[in-house]
Amino acid sequence: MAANPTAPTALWPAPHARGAVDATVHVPGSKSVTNRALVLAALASEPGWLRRPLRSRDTLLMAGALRAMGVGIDEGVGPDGSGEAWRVLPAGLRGPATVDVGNAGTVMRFLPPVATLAAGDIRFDGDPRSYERPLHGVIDALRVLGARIDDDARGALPLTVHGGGALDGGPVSIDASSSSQFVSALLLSGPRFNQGVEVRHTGRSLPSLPHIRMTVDMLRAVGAQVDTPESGGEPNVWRVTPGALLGRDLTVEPDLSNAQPFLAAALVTGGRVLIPDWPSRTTQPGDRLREIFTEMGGSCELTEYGLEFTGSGRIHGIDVDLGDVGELTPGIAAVAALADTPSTLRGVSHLRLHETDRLAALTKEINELGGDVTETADGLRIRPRKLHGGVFHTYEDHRMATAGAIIGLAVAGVQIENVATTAKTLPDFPDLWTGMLGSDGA
Ligand SMILES: O=C(O)C1=C[C@@H](OP(=O)(O)O)[C@@H](O)[C@H](O)C1
Ligand SMILES: C=C(OP(=O)(O)O)C(=O)O
Repeated sequence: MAANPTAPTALWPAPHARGAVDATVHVPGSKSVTNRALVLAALASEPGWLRRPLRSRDTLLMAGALRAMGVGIDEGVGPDGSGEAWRVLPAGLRGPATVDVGNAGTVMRFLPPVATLAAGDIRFDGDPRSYERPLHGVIDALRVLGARIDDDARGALPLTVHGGGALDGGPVSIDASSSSQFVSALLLSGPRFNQGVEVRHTGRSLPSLPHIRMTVDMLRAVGAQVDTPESGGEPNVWRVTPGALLGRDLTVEPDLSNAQPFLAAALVTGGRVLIPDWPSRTTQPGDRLREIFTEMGGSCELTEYGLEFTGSGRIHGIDVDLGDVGELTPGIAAVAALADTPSTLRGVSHLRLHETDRLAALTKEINELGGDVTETADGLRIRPRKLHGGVFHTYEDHRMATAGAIIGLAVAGVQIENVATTAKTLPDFPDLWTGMLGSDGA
């Protein structure tokens, strides 16, 4: 019987590039934008459209959860007749319902605040790893704001939100040093709380600030009033005024963090990759790749067609704080392992609580291919060494799988375990990857 390539134990022979890549890659929509847009459209007072939404495990879980709470999300074409779209029809949120969060940080953190607005019980459960990911910031804050939640006193999943149809809201202090998504979660539902919400971050550091800016921008785009540290407010305090949200017609940008492996392919093979529709202005952290991968040896040009990224044939190490853009770490570590000088990646201790412990996983897997990576208190030190083939384990982490594929371009005989895990945010990854390489392997 033929091996099933989607079985978690299946090994995918990562294509080895035989030359410089030269490709145009259409990257699907942003996970972070799609899941915020779904939540905001569900909370709006009128229907809205979401064009070119990402359809991946994380976003289908979000759509499924909102549907379970009574929201209409229909397949359709956009108002101008072009492109794929979701029509979102807000409705009175209700339970009882069960939400499967999978291992999606956005679903497990953004939806408990939404559930407090539902009339009825909403039960949250997910993959085993979701039980270990931090959620206490959201649970504790919601209780302070008036919610009733049963979580077996663990401060984690599984849990039940006893939705009362409304929430008082008001001021709350949280420590969001383990995830920026705590702040985003409270802000997204904030306009629908009776008193709005004022979130004060009291922890020592706050990761992924661009993702909080994305939340604020998207809230403002649907008519919410948000005061932020950047708009003259207090440091580490965000305030959302209560009010109705507009239904909008939004086109989702390509996922720039998922563009990373393709840009890395240009860097690693000394080739050229064009990513169409790269936005000229965005809050996505992946936009930082223009600067980071340029420092690592490439060059890029942002034109009306998109981002054209060209490798020089040389890859340099980098010393960089990735605290703002933590989700880029696996891909940068993979490129750094192939560089001509050492790298230090800093500011990402919170990655230990992502899809897997990414610092431990990257260290182990790159070292098992002959690499020299050490974990530091807040990141990785990577000294390039000649690598050899072998199995690259992925720990159900989509970004581990794409990191392994990057290494496989330069190192013959790399096999990725469970490449299907990329479906969390990038369902067609193996086809996009082989399509980029073309029939002659580059
Ligand atoms: O809000 C978001 O969409 C995200 C925020 C970040 O989470 P953390 O702040 O937990 O790292 C990021 O890593 C994640 O991939 C997506
Ligand atoms: C950390 C990530 O995802 P999540 O939204 O599940 O936190 C990620 O996509 O890199």
